[in-house]
Amino acid sequence: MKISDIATLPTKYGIFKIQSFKENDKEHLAIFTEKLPEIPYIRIHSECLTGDALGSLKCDCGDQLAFALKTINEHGGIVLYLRQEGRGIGLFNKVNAYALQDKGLDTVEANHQLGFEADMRDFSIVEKILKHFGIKQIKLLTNNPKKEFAFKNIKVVERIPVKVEPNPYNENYLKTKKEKLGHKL
Ligand SMILES: Nc1nc2c(ncn2[C@@H]2O[C@H](COP(=O)(O)OP(=O)(O)OP(=O)(O)O)[C@@H](O)[C@H]2O)c(=O)[nH]1
Ligand SMILES: [Zn+2]
Repeated sequence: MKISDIATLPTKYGIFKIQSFKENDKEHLAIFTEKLPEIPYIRIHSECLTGDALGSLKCDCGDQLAFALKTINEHGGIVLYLRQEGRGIGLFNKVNAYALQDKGLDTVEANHQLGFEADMRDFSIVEKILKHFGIKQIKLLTNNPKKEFAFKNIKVVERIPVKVEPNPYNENYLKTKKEKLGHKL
């Protein structure tokens, strides 16, 4: 893993520090507060270009990212922005999955139709980055209970739900997340 220098990133949510972690040609990002509490708030956010940057209403990613940056600015912690677009299938395949969803498949069925598992993400980089920060215990911002138990050397002492308002375009997506992927919504 290659580690960049630390830079300052002023945002509309607050002034953060950023640092990049590069592994297997993937350039991940840690966005963190100057002061890190003993047990920091951590958001492990998987890239969603459509939701994070384009304001897509098909998912809840953009609002979740905003909620995380706001909360972490207040309480102290880190947003880990992981470059695993489309739950690990990549942007090109996610667009094909969206095209299948236009035809009535849900988010899980669309992945399967394309020959992928529902969730192809790899969170192993998280332990390496948190180790670099000397962090062993975290308060995790997530609705996904599986993430609480995904780490060997990190203790999740609290799960903080990431609350976002649903809209008519992501209603079915959120329903599928709850029913098929186990999210607490
Ligand atoms: N393949 C695919 N990926 C999607 C779709 N919608 C969103 N994503 C990706 O899903 C990832 C976000 O995962 P989520 O299921 O929202 O959340 P999570 O990380 O499991 O759980 P939270 O911590 O509660 O957000 C991002 O990488 C998005 O690009 C979709 O319809 N198909
Ligand atoms: Zn999204």
